[in-house]
Amino acid sequence: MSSILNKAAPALRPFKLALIQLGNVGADKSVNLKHARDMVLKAASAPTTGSKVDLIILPECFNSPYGHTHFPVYAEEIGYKHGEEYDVENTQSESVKMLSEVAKQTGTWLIGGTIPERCPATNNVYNTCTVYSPTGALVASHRKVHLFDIDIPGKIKFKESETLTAGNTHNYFDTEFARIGLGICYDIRFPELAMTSARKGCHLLVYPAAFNLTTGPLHWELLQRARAIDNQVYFTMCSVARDLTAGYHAWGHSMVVDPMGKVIAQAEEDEKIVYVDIDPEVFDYARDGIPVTKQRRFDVYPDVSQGVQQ
Ligand SMILES: NC(=O)CC(=O)C(=O)O
Repeated sequence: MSSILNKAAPALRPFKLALIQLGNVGADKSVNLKHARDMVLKAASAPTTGSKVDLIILPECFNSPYGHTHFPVYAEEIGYKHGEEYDVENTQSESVKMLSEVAKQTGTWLIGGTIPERCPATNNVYNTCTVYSPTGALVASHRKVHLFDIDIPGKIKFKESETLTAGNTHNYFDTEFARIGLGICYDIRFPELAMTSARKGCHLLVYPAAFNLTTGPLHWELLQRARAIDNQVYFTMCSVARDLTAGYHAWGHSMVVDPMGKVIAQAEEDEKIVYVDIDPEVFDYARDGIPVTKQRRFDVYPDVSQGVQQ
């Protein structure tokens, strides 16, 4: 596979995406993988409206429980380097193998949520999103850049950096219908990452995610609508379903927001597949009507997307 970096973005075309708000993510990785695979097959075979699904999205941490003690235990070696040929048939990673096979079987693009990834050279563990083409090729990955380290007294304390290392690259990939930028959950709180994706021509930003019952009600929708409006792009976060028996209580509410900031689809808290048709006319309508993309003042403030590491 040749590198997509510095290529012109493809034109945005109409396409259908499916978000899988996956439920029953428990301690048994093989059960989690089987369930995720079954749901990808279901998402591909049962769209609620007419056309075929083009892109399927899984949530953050779909093969393991979410928590810093779990990441090293569930971590797998992937070894993919952005833009380089990757031998998916001989991968060590059972999750990558499953995701590649099911993308090929369904003939859809697949954003494989996130899995804990171990780098064999350093032993570092990352929270990593991998992306597959309809032929099953692993074409892109993103390591969570901003680790979720928060402490809201009496509410929630979480420290990914206890066991995870932060990624240090910005990532996007091209399909035949759109350029798609990647981020993971807490990355949404740092507008520069989304802004960089938009400046590099992305039409849709996809962040597998898992907010919680403290931050979710206040910030989940607001942040997605903000990033969508800031950048006049489609924005989506795909979460696991809520499980009050788990150590981490996810907010759920997997959502898609259009470039005008309108929520066009949303799950509640239970397991669900959400189908959405992406309409290029809304993208153009936002950018033509409110032409901020042509009115920036880089003589007054810098363009943060310049010189970004990919
Ligand atoms: N889980 C996260 O990475 C982020 C989150 O829950 C929040 O920002 O809130």
